[in-house]
Amino acid sequence: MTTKRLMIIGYGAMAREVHRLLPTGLTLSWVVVPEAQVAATREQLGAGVEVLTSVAQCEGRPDLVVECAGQPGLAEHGEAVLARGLPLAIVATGALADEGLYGRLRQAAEGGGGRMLVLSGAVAGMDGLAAAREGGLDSVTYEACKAPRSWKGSHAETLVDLDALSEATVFYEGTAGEAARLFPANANVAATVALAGIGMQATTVRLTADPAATRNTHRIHAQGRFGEFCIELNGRPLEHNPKTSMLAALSVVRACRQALDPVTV
Ligand SMILES: NC(=O)C1=CN([C@@H]2O[C@H](COP(=O)(O)OP(=O)(O)OC[C@H]3O[C@@H](n4cnc5c(N)ncnc54)[C@H](OP(=O)(O)O)[C@@H]3O)[C@@H](O)[C@H]2O)C=CC1
Ligand SMILES: O=C([O-])CC(=O)C(=O)O
Repeated sequence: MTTKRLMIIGYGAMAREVHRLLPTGLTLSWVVVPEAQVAATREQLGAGVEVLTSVAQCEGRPDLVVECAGQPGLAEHGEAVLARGLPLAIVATGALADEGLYGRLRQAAEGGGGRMLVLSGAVAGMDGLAAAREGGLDSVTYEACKAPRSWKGSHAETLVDLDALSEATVFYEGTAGEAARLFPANANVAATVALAGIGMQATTVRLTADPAATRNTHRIHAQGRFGEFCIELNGRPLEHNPKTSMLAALSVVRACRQALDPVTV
């Protein structure tokens, strides 16, 4: 079997987990990181992986590019990947709440022949939701609940005293578009649900911090001509970043496997 070559944009908690679990047949050949991380990442990855700060520096042709760099990383590098005609799997889906960026990425893909794959990330059921949309959806609600430590360093800190909570507290209600923008490391799923369903403005989002929570809980409730569905997913957080669910990293690994396998499930 010929080995295919992967580029990862960003090399944080999720990317490391993806690297650890890469399927046989796909080799990590390039990573794109901020300038300040180049030396440490080179030391960590050794000579087999080229550490770059831009997609333009890559002289080869990756078979797949995955973005694990957060919303600023997708905004910085997405167009270059798509304009080069490469497949780009993304998890920082909340960046697509910015209509201007969304339009530029679409244009780059159309012009260059690339393809952007919006991964299901930390949730499940996006296939069913997107299928349900074809028949017409009346309402979609997304609720996320995480431990206070998972909301640390986010906009939540300006809305609620995370250290003082003694019970589950809803600290934010709004639209998916606003949630994705206000919580760029925590509410990408809101945008994913919106993209699969009824859009950034019509999707209602509720965010909760619960001192008793040990998992990242995601609940999606959708109603439409197809009927109704309710999904609850209790994801284990990544050891090195409690904001991020392990399933999000696993959805990237799945995309890597799909790039190798002639049968897509
Ligand atoms: N769709 C989904 O279900 C989910 C999506 N996510 C998204 O995935 C992202 C990554 O998660 P995780 O790995 O846990 O987060 P981390 O913060 O651990 O890693 C992100 C890494 O990307 C780096 N980075 C930032 N900007 C750029 C850039 N312009 N180019 C290259 N690298 C960059 C960061 O550097 P620095 O630290 O210097 O900023 C950091 O090293 C989250 O920020 C979130 O947006 C996360 C969970 C679920
Ligand atoms: O990983 C999660 O549980 C969800 C998350 O951070 C996001 O939606 O950005």
